Formats: sequence, structure tokens, C-alpha cells
Amino acid sequence: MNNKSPVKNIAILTSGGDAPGMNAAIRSCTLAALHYGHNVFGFLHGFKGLINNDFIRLEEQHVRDIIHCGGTMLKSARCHEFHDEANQQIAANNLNKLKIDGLIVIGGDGSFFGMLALDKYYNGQLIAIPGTIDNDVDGTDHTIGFATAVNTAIDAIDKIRDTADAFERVFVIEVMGRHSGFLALNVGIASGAEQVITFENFKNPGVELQKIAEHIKLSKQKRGASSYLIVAAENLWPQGIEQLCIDLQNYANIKCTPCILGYIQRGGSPVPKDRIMATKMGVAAIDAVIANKSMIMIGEVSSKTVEVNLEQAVKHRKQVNGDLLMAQNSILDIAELAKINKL
Ligand SMILES: Nc1ncnc2c1ncn2[C@@H]1O[C@H](COP(=O)(O)OP(=O)(O)O)[C@@H](O)[C@H]1O
Ligand SMILES: O=P(O)(O)OC[C@H]1O[C@](O)(COP(=O)(O)O)[C@@H](O)[C@@H]1O
Repeated sequence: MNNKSPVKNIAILTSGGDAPGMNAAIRSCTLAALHYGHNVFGFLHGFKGLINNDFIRLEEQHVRDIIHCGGTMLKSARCHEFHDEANQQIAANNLNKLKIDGLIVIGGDGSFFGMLALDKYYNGQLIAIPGTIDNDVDGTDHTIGFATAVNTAIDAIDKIRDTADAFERVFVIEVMGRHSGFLALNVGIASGAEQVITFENFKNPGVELQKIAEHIKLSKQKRGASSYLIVAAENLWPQGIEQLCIDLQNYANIKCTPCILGYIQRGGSPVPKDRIMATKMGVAAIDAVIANKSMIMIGEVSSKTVEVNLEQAVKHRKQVNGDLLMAQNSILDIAELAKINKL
């Protein structure tokens, strides 16, 4: 298949927050391109590499042993200079001069905005692969790295639960996600947290403080002394979760221990789901380049690989699963249970 297409120069870069599984995508793009007889270029440090013309030729030996590694062998960056139109033109000129037929960008929605900007000056094809632990990209059920990040967070929270149980403590655990609640909600559900505070169920600190405090008190009343875990999305509580703990102490004399999971959620060996999805997406991206497609994102919906218009993917904000939110806030909720069963 596709053996007769002219030899193409295909470039790959990773941009924005690294995500476990990015290496698996680099590997499959590279192997698929080489399989069809094309040349592969890896640009380093995201869009910075395009501006600085910093690239390596990728061969089989470079990607042979990376599928299990977190991070990205092509390095990543938050390249603020790329917001500048002059730098977008420099980047496009570098690609045009090298006669790069197609560029594959593995990153989050910020990186895809970068692609929209690059498209104004770059003559070649642009294909996006969603890679971010936040899962905040529309047009795909999951992004590369999300499953691993959920797994890592749960592994950590299960351990926190052990010590919380031993001391019958209240913990507030902050998970990443920037401004989206996918990680918080999924991690909260899967770790059996008593409360999840995320963008989708948050009104304002005053209302929430009262609700959180009442919930903790009710739980202690109904269950007696026990551990109590709150999973909170980052960037939600003004001044962060340490302040939330201080606020709970001041408002209701509740002692809470804050725990920020932080960057451990971005690292580690990708779980099989991320490796497999990234592999499928990489192959599909090369197929798209060979088929002369451009300005699309490769996604996965209901386990099927799909192609999505890139502008559409960045225009819409993906909503967290309503069923999960309802389950957490209502069906699984200790306060609701207490009301219904008059516990
Ligand atoms: N509006 C934009 N115009 C041009 N480049 C952008 C734009 N938004 C983001 N980028 C580029 O994409 C990079 C990655 O975006 P960022 O939001 O940091 O991460 P992610 O891609 O994971 O969402 C930025 O550092 C910048 O180089
Ligand atoms: O690495 P930085 O620049 O501190 O950014 C932290 C942010 O990156 C993330 O880990 C991943 O976000 P992106 O994939 O969108 O870049 C967010 O969850 C977090 O808010």
C-alpha cells in the first residue's frame, strides 16, 4: 500500500506539556514513514526547533527502544516566541527551504493554535496528534498521556489513602489539568475520593467552602472517624489548595492536609492504552501525509481512528463526561446517600 507515492520529507515535533506515549507516537510515525520509503526529520524542542532549524534525521535505530519511555526524545518547549508572526515566518521558511512536505505536531490545543498560525506561511501539509495529560482536546475521546496520568495519580492517591486511614485524616489532593476537569473527575472517581472539586461543579469559593465543610462534617457524623479525601483540580481554589486547607480550618475548625501531586503526573512509562493509541495515531498521521491531507487532527472515537478538521478541534471546548459528574456529585455521594437512606 502507498508504495508508489513519491518520496516525501516528513517532519515530526512534540510541543507543550510532554505526555507519556509521545515517544510511542514518534516511533510509529517514524517506522511507518520509513516503511513507505519516506525521509523523516525530528525537530527538537517544539516550535523552537522550527525557528532555529534544529533537527535530526530519524532512522529506525533512534526509535527502536523508546515505546516504554515517558517524556519525549524530541524534547518539548513552551515557545513563547512562536506567538510572534516574524518567528512563524522564519519557521515556515526553514520548513519550505528543507522541502518538508508534511509536518506532524504532537501536542495539545496550544500547539494546534501554533499550527494554524504556521499554515499561513508554510507550503506543506500539517497533521496534528493530540498529546497532553489534560485530555482537553475536542474530537478525540482521549489524548495521548491521559490514561497514564490517571493511573499515576491513582497509584499515588491509593497510598495517601493508607496513611489517611491510619490517622483518620482529611486530605486535599491537587491534580493537574490546567483549566479542565478531566483529570480531577476521573482520578476522583477511580480513587473513591469523598469529594471532587473541579471546574464543572464549582460556583464560587464562598459557596463551595460551606458545602465542603458541611460534607466533611456530615461524613464524620455518619461514618465516625475515618479518612476523607478531596481531589481538587489545580488553578481552581484562589491561592491554591494550601489556602483551601487554611480556609477550612478558619471557617469550620477542620484540619486538612494539602498534597500537590504535581509533575509526577506527567512522567513515567506509558500504560498500554497510551502506547497502543499513540501507535495507531502515528500510523494514521503518516497515511494522511501520503494521502496529501492537511490541517487535520488524528483522533480516536469509540476505539476507531478518525480524522478531524483541525480548526474544528481547537474551536470547541471538550466537556467532561456528564454521567461521571452526576455519579460523583449525586449517586456516589455520602450526603445524598445519608438523605435517601436516612443514615
Ligand atoms: N495562539 C498561538 N499562536 C502561535 N503559537 C502558539 C499559540 N498558542 C500556543 N502556541 C505554541 O504552542 C506551544 C504549546 O502550547 P501550550 O499551550 O503551551 O501547550 P499545549 O500544546 O500542550 O496545549 C506554545 O509554547 C507556543 O509555542
Ligand atoms: O510545565 P508547566 O509549564 O509548568 O505547565 C503545567 C501545565 O502543563 C500540564 O501538565 C499539561 O498541559 P499541556 O499538555 O496543555 O501543556 C498541565 O496539566 C499543567 O497545568
